[in-house]
Amino acid sequence: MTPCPSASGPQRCRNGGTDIFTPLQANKVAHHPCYSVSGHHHFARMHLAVAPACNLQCNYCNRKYDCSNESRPGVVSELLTPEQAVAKAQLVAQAIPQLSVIGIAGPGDPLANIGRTFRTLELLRARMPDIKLCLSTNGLMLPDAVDRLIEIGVDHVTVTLNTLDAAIAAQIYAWLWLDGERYTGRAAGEILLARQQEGIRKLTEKGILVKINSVLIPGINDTTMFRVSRQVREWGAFLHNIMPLIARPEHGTVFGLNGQPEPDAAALTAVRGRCAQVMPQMSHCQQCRADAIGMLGEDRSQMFPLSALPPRPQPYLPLLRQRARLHASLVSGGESDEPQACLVAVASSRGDVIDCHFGHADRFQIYSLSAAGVILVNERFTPKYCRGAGDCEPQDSEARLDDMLALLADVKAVFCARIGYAPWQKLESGGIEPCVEGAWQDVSDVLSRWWRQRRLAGEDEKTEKGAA
Ligand SMILES: C[S@@+](CC[C@H](N)C(=O)[O-])C[C@H]1O[C@@H](n2cnc3c(N)ncnc32)[C@H](O)[C@@H]1O
Ligand code: SF4
Ligand code: SF4
Repeated sequence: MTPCPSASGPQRCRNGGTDIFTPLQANKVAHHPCYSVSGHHHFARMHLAVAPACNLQCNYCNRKYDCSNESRPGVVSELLTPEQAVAKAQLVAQAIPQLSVIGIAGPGDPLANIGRTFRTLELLRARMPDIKLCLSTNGLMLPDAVDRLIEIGVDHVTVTLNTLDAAIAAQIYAWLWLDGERYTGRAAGEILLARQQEGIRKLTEKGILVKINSVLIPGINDTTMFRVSRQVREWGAFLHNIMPLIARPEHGTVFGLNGQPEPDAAALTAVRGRCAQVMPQMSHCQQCRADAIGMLGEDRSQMFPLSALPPRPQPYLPLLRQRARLHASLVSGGESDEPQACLVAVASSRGDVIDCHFGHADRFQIYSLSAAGVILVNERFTPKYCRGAGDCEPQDSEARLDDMLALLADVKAVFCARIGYAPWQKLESGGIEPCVEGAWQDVSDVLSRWWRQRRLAGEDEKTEKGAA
């Protein structure tokens, strides 16, 4: 288990000690530009603007399009269809190989546009199997969406939660829509808070990383933010991002037009400092546009207009392999010149123990083995090779096996708990070693052992060649 590498503040205290992540969760945090200090120096993010509608009206939000010079949440230049979004993501992955995370953050609410959002996530998962997926929502529809998000393999969810109090909520939200009914005032607040709580708890119980966004609104929710921080930690969120309210008259929001003050830097720092006593705080959020692209602190969204999309996307697998090498060098502090350095794949459900049958694995963890050590690079998703006894059409499974082999073509070995005869042979004939000796053992112990043997074998080979 690994200590929390998040931005600032104390480690969360669970299990009577420092906060802990599974290796997989730690990797997801470390490689997310928004979640870790090291991540935001190395990795880039992209927001796909596929979700125009919203089911809630916040008094600080006005979703205005066609405003390329403005960088604030909810602003986008071009709305995308799911198909355009995925084509754009592939183009960006080619131009910015540090891209590690793709998220949907509006310009409205992703879960108020459920069809467009899930179609986009499903296409991304199928066509870009190594990308981490995330989503930012007001939480109103979250309880209904959790199972589907998990099934697709969404890694991180951000929920905006500004208060725990329905009376305060009534000052922040004008209305919400749920099941064809419009609610206002305290009734709206009560519905929203109950559904946010249910959604957050469902996600954290299933091991999904949840970040909480809160907009700091002086005179409305500033004195109660500590309670929010403490409560969301209890619900299992791992990071709190308290963002300053943006409220200018020219944005046309209720708060902007009513002269609601924005917090100054000192007030924001003071609230974050207090909340950091109970919950890790994010302090480098850029309050990005809903179509932001690039490393944090830069926005290259204007370089990728729809008009720049190629008629057909480039094949992604060569790009995936190139990105794996780059990401391995980023996480291990430079490219290795050792001849034995390599990538391997592991089938593990939680990332700590080798416990998956090759045929049942729907994702593989990719590790880099080099003098820098055994380092988790990322995950690659795949349709399962074996879908149960009723689905063993030889032709179909043969095609799935070929796809898996293509996905794993750049690894030297695959570690799993068990593997059938056909995939074993296929892997071997593709130059990939199937390894089941480490079944039910600790991933890093097994990989370290295998890596030592590989190095020794390499040295023996060198000596033999020298002698000859
Ligand atoms: C545009 S929203 C999209 C996602 C989703 N609809 C939500 O509200 O979480 C992204 C984030 O920007 C925040 N935001 C929107 N307008 C803002 C403003 N005027 N000042 C500060 N934060 C704002 C939202 O609260 C949310 O945390
Ligand atoms: S929920 Fe999000 S998109 Fe909807 S009004 Fe609020 S900030 Fe804007
Ligand atoms: S808005 Fe904040 S959390 Fe979202 S991508 Fe930008 S920096 Fe990251």
